[in-house]
Formats: sequence, structure tokens, C-alpha cells
Amino acid sequence: MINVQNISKSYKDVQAVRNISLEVQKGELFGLIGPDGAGKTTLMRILMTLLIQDEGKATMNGLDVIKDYKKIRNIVGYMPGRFSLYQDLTVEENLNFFPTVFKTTVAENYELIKDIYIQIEPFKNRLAGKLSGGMKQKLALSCALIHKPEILILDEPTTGVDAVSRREFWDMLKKLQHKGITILVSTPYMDEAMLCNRVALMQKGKVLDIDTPQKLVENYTRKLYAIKSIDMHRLIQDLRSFEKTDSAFAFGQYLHVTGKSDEVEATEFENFLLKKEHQNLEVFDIPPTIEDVFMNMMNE
Ligand SMILES: Nc1ncnc2c1ncn2[C@@H]1O[C@H](COP(=O)(O)OP(=O)(O)OP(=O)(O)O)[C@@H](O)[C@H]1O
Repeated sequence: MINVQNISKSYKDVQAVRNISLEVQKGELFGLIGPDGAGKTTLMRILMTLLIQDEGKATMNGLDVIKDYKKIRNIVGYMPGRFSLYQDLTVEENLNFFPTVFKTTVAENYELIKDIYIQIEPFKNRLAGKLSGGMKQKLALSCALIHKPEILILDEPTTGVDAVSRREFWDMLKKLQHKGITILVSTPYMDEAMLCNRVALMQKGKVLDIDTPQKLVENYTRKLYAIKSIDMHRLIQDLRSFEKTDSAFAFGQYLHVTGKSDEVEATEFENFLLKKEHQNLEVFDIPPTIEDVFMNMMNE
């Protein structure tokens, strides 16, 4: 449904996207996962025909992003990261405006957005600028869906949104996927990667790997430890100065730590940290999460 072949794009001397290739199947929920500056927005803007690539070719349902840009805009719904709504219009006015661009009406496509719109209907006379993050996001999604797109492109839709709204939002995406819509979504949140069918892990304009999140976690075979002590700040500094440590990252209440080789045992970390007089020390093995996979790839 979405085909990206060797796409590159630079802004003057910043190479934002470097030779990216990927394919999203019809009906798939595909995630672009990566930190700020990974190139997610740039790739999405190219697919949305809002930016022209320097090199490579991309098609959406067989339509070329450069030659067929007008047709593509009719089959794709886009929720940009910021400023997709008219802040000075009410919820209802925003929703009525977007279908006019596509020469359709809310009534004609109401079925698709009904579940989402019901949640914001009580606020229909409120200015979009005065909505909470979660409500804005639901309105923006309704607006992106109002012309019944075949493909939905969502740029960091849950950034700055509370945890409950984030979960609700992903439930809505799953429902849309079941209605046959192909979804490309970007996020900096690793836990959201697990909700996608497949993901591309991105960093500095490059794709590090593409697979199902389950496979990516399965393929991680390194030994991993969770370590905690009273002074977490000193703990991370000490661990990073230890010659047997490969990586140490803060992860919730613990540090996730790998050794230079898998021969490095938990007791070696423990003994080193006891010598450094760390108190209430905990060191134990843990299974990896997708975040560990990503950290490991970024480290390589
Ligand atoms: N208009 C622009 N002019 C110059 N550099 C840009 C421009 N837009 C993006 N960049 C740079 O290109 C790189 C990729 O940015 P991009 O916005 O595509 O990444 P991203 O993964 O979407 O991150 P973010 O969440 O910050 O948007 C970054 O280094 C960014 O600073």
C-alpha cells in the first residue's frame, strides 16, 4: 500500500532522511519509532506530498508522490504533529470545514468518525484552542478521517497527551485498522511500538531495523540486568565508569545494564558497586523490552 524506495532528503547541510526503504501492507498498522530528529516527520511529509525528496521513489496505493500528488491527497488522511486544527474555530466548525476541502460532508462520512466524535460532541461549541490535549487529538483524528481515506498518516499523535487518552487513542486506531484503513503512525514512545503490527526503528535519518515488535524483542539475545541503589545519579556514573559495563540506561526506577560480554555476571556488577559503597543495592536479570532493543541498536 505504501512503498518507499531509497528515499533521501536534506535541508541544506542536515541530512534528515538517508536512503530509507520500507513497505507497508494494505490494512497494516505500521509504526515509525524513533527519538526527535530521527527523520519521521520528513518521511511522512514526503509521503503526504508536502515535501519533495532529493532521491528515491515512493508510492501510495500505486500512486507516485510527485506525479500523482493530487490523487494521493484524496486517498490519504493526515494528522500532523502540530497545528492541524483551526484554534479560533469551534470543534463543530473545524469538523465542518475539513470535508468542504474534499467536496464532501460530515453527514456522508459520519459512520467512520461516529465513535470518536461522540466523545467530543459535548464540547462541540468550544474553540479548538481551548480543548485539552486528548480532546484536540480526537478532533484532529476526526478531521483527518472525514473524507474516508484509505491510508491514515499520523505524526506523533500522542505526544503531550495524558496516559489515559493515549490508550484510548490506540484503541481507536485498532478499530480503524479493522475497518480496513492502512495506518502509518510515528511515535517516540517505545511502549506504543508494541501496539503496531510492524515497526521501523529510526535514528538520525536511517532505518536501523524493520520487523514485528515481538520478533525484534525475540532477536535480542544479550544478557540484561536491572540495577538499583539509593543514589541513582551516582549509580549510573559509577556503572558507566566500570570497565566491564557496555551500556547503562535509566529505565523507570531501575538502570538497565549490559556487560561488555555476556560472560559478565550479576555478582561482578554487585561487587564493584559494593566497593563503591552503594546502599540498598539490587541487581537481577531481566528480559528485554523493545526499548532495550532500540537502545542496543543505537549504541552499535
Ligand atoms: N525545515 C527544516 N530545515 C532544516 N532542518 C530541518 C527542517 N526540518 C527538519 N530538519 C532537521 O531534519 C532532521 C529530521 O527532522 P524530522 O522533523 O524529520 O525528525 P522527527 O523524527 O520527526 O523528529 P521531531 O519529533 O523532532 O519532528 C532533524 O535534524 C531536524 O532538525
